[in-house]
Order: sequence, then C-alpha cells, then structure tokens
Amino acid sequence: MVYKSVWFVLLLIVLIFLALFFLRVILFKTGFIYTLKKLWRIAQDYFHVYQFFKVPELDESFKENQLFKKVSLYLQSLPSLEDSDFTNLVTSSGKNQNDIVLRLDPKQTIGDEFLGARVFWFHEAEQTSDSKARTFVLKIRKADKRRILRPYLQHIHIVADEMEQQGKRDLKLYMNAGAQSIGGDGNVRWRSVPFTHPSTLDTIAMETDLKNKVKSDLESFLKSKQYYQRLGRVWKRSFLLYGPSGTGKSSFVAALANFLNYDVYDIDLSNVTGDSDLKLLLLETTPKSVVVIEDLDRFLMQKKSTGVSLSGVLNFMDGILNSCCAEERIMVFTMTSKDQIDPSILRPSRVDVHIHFPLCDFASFKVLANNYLGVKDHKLFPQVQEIFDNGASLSPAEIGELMIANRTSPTRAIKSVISALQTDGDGRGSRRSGLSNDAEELEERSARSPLNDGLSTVKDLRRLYGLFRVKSNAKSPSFDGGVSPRSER
Ligand SMILES: Nc1ncnc2c1ncn2[C@@H]1O[C@H](COP(=O)(O)OP(=O)(O)OP(=O)(O)O)[C@@H](O)[C@H]1O
Ligand SMILES: [Mg+2]
Repeated sequence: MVYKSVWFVLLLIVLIFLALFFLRVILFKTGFIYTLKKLWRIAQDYFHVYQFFKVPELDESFKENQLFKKVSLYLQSLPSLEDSDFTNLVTSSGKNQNDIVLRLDPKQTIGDEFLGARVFWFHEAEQTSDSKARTFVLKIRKADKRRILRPYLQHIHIVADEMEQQGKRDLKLYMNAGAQSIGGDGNVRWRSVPFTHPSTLDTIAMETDLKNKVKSDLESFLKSKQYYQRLGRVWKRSFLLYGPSGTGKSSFVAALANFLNYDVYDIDLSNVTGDSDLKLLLLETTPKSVVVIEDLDRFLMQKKSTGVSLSGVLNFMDGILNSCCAEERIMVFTMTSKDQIDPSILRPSRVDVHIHFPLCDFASFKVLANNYLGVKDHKLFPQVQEIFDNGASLSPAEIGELMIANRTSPTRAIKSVISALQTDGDGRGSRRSGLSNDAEELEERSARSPLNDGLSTVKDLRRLYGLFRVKSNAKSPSFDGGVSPRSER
C-alpha cells in the first residue's frame, strides 16, 4: 500500500513538472503573454481621455518646423521603436550610407515613458495638392498633460541636441529654388538634398598653422554664445575665402560644415529676384548652418539683371536682419580676388575672417600626395620642391586631377606633376618663361616620353574639364581674423 502511494506521488511530481514545462513554452515561446499585455493596455486606453498634439513638418509659411526635425531624431532613439511589432528600416541619407536607421511607419504607433506617464507617437500623412505633408502626432493622457507636456518637450530638445552633437543628424544642402517655385501651396524657397560632401579640414591642403588657427577659431565660436550676447553682437562668424580657381574654396566650405556639423545653404544670386527675396532667403535659414554665397566678385562685377543690388548684399551681410535670424550661423563668401571689390563689402565686422587660398606650394603638394596617392615621402620629392622653390605652381585642383588620373603609379603621378609644373606652372622656374603656346606645347609633348596614355599635362586637363586658371601670386596663405578683424587692404 505504502509502495503504491510512493509511486503515485512520484507520478504526480513528474506530471506537475511536465505541465509547468508546457506552460512555460506556451507563455514564453509564443505571443500569449504579449497578447495578454496588449489586450490589458487596450482596455486601459479605452477608459482614459486623451489629447492629441500635432507636430507638422512645415509651418504655415512652409518653413521647416524645427520641432519636427527634433522629434524625428528623438523617435529614432526610442527602444520601443526597435521593440515594436513592425517598423521601417531605411538606409541613412547622411554621409555613411551603410548605416541603417529605424523610421516610424505611417501605420505604426509607439509608446514612450516619461515621469511615470505613458505617451504615444504616430504618423499622419496628409496629401496636399502637390506634396505629401508629414505630421507627427503626440497622444497624451489628459490627466498627465499638465504635469508632463512641457518637461517632455524639453526632454525631446535635449536628447535631439545631444544626438546632433554626436553627429547622428543627417546634414542637408539647401539651394534656393528660384522665383518659379515661390508661391502656391507646398512651394518653398529652399530645396534640400542630403549633404554628403566628404571634404574635411584634414583633407584640405592648407598651411598647418593656418588650419589650426581656423579650427581653434571655430571651436571658440561654438562656445561663445554668452560672450557674443554680452558684447551685444549677433552670434555669427563671417568668412571671406579668396583665391584662384581650383584652390579649394568650395571644398573648404564643405569641410567647415562637416567640422561644425551644420547644414549648408548655398545661395545662387542669379536665382534671386531682388533684395527683398534675398532677405527672405536669409529669414528662412535655420540656426546651426553655413550660409554661402560663391563667386561674389563675379556677381558684383557682372551687374546681372537679377535685381539684387550692392546695398542688398551689404544688408544681407550685416543688416538689421541679422538680429533676428543670423544666430549660430557661419556666413561664407568666396571670390577669386579682393582687388576689384567695393571696400564697403570688406569693411571690418562685415567679414570677420579673410582667408587666402593660394596656388599650390610644396607643403600643400605633400598633403595632396598623401591624400591622393597615399605617399608621405618619395625620391622625386626633392625635385618637386626645387621646382616649387623656383616659383612654378599650379592649383591644387590641377595637381589633384593629375594624381587621380595616374593614381595606380605614384612615380608616374609625381612625374606628370613635375612635367606639368615645368610646362604649365606659369613657366616660372622652368626651362621656359611665360605660358607656353600650343605649338611649343605640341613640340615638347612629342619630344617627351609618354608618361601615360591618358592625362599627362594640365593643358590636357583644361581641355577636358574646361578648367581656366586665373593667375595669381602663390604667396603663403593668410588668415586675418578676430572678433574685430582687419581688412588686408
Ligand atoms: N587646397 C586643397 N586641398 C585639397 N583638395 C583641393 C584643394 N584645392 C582644390 N582641391 C581639389 O580640387 C577640386 C576643386 O576644388 P574647389 O572646387 O574647392 O576649388 P575652388 O577654389 O572652389 O574653385 P572655383 O573658384 O573654381 O570654384 C576639388 O575636388 C578638391 O578636392
Ligand atoms: Mg568653388
């Protein structure tokens, strides 16, 4: 009898173990618990009163809503986005296109916890006449609203700003769309594309001292909000980049934007209808941006019939507008030479820093050789240095193109640069003086052993790319900056 009851107890224990095992499988390996939780939440939601707050992508004047950008960034950081039933995986539109980011699906709702309250986010896409306006909607319990709404929005700002500083924000390049696209529903002054220019301050061939000065100037600018406020000055910094074509002015603008993690607003003055249009363009830029006007000298000298006057440009540079919409902005103006420019453009405080971009010297050549050919030193370097010392020079763009065309062989690349410097490098310090004419060039090319089948001289390049070099002195680069700068004139 005792024997039988022992067997019975053992059987019972085994059965209980089996039952527990299957229960565990059912609960954890299936979605049973998850479904129960979800049903419980739906039941809870049903008995609460909610308020909805919309965050549209564009405001009433079709400007980008900054809060929309921040919410978009903030939602990417939420673990609930990753844990939700489904979400969108998209490749980043930023520099690293291999990055995969999570994006809220239009049919998706995700939750977030803040100060013990639960809030929800979802998307709402409204189809207008010619564009799809996106809106984020925040769903918050009425009982929690008064307590958490403001701190929650502040929290979003802080998290999004931190993510921006860590470079998680995809930069954008804005271009002024021109008169034809202004007016009407959904039309905007600025059109944007992802900004993916790879140029950095490290890849720019520039005197090391000057580069370090630029870096520390930018770093101190970023930290000086209070300082500028105390001085009663607008927190902005203006740069004038001047030098011959192909010396790296545009690449430097891109490098600035990458260094600061700022968007770029590229103003094409020939697309601006008049002074007021120019003002409105500036009004519609956002903080943390580099606003660029390229080839300002060419525009001012051509006096095109765009309606933009010199005073319009001056107002743009430092006018009353700055007080309301130029905070935390870098303004950059590029030109080939300051010689023909109206002195009022260059007056102190209108442009804070003047940077000269000269033709290549030996130091810049070495940076280019390292960047383009991966060569830090080479037996031909002394010969190159001698040619530079004798006064020959080309633009970094011309030297860079020769290096790209011959990149499979550093020796061939350097030889082609030497040959180009001797024939095209202003003729100074080479066997001939003055610029070679085409007959001499042909004669010389037939006598010269072919360095490669492709591009060997700068003339080839100029024919190919239509590069026209403006002659200038290959002086050492200069940096003229400071909060109260001097004009070099
Ligand atoms: N200082 C430099 N360092 C590195 N690369 C350079 C430099 N200057 C020119 N390059 C290379 O040459 C090309 C042309 O340069 P970029 O467009 O920046 O010249 P630019 O001064 O703006 O010319 P332009 O006045 O004609 O607009 C770029 O691809 C860039 O990589
Ligand atoms: Mg340029």
